[in-house]
Amino acid sequence: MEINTALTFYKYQGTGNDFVMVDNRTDSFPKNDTELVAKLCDRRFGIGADGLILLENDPTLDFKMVYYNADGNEGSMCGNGGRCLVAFANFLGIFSSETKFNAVDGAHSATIEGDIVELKMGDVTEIKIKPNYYFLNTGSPHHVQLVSEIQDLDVFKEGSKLRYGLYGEKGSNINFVEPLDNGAFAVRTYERGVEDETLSCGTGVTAVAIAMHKSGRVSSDIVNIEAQGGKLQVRFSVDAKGYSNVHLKGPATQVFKGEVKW
Ligand SMILES: N[C@@H](CCC[C@H](N)C(=O)O)C(=O)O
Repeated sequence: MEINTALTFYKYQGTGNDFVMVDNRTDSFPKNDTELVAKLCDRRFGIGADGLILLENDPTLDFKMVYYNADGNEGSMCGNGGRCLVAFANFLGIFSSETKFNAVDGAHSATIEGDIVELKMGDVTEIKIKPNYYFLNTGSPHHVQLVSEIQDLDVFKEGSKLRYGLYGEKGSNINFVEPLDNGAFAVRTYERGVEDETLSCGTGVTAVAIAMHKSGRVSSDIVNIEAQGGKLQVRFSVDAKGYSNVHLKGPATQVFKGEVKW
């Protein structure tokens, strides 16, 4: 490993899901260095984050998102990370209010107003309904399970049991959900690739909103979610083919800028 290579980075968070952001339009970041990405995300030996995101040039759209989980491996789509990257691209002056970018699961459009970012997610046409859970892919795979007394749940213990036990090495993200008196849903997520509970998961709350609508627990096409790190809103259109025009909305903010050497 090289010594004294300096990297300028920005730290962003979206409802407590936090990311190291790197402007890699110069293509200088060592993209295959899994160990380095994991170290930068480490909360004791590095900057500390749930993931690292590279903002890159795209041949047709405004920019491209390359997302790594905290374990250093490239992940599937990250909803909160996508929202934070939109805020970062806006900060860099790449667009002013509306944008379209490429990610691992295809093109996403988004808007920003103040610190509120609304991101269009992919359509969902397939939902597995099992006796005590739902499984669907919102850009990343998600298990959705209803629980009671959600704040007392050991999310790490129960989430890791399901992540490995039910889904094997490839795994899935595991979401626990409880309907609240105000019509919203409380959600706690065990994230694959972080291998721990995170304060919020964007593709996870999107999966929860769709699963709760599919199950009839909510009839509105706008669903409010209360994650551990803040509130998010999911809206969609629904017809016989499934869920389309899926949007994830909530705050995404810059926390600090820094330089790290390795
Ligand atoms: N935090 C993310 C989810 C990221 C995807 C995931 N950890 C995986 O690769 O399975 C989000 O906000 O969607």
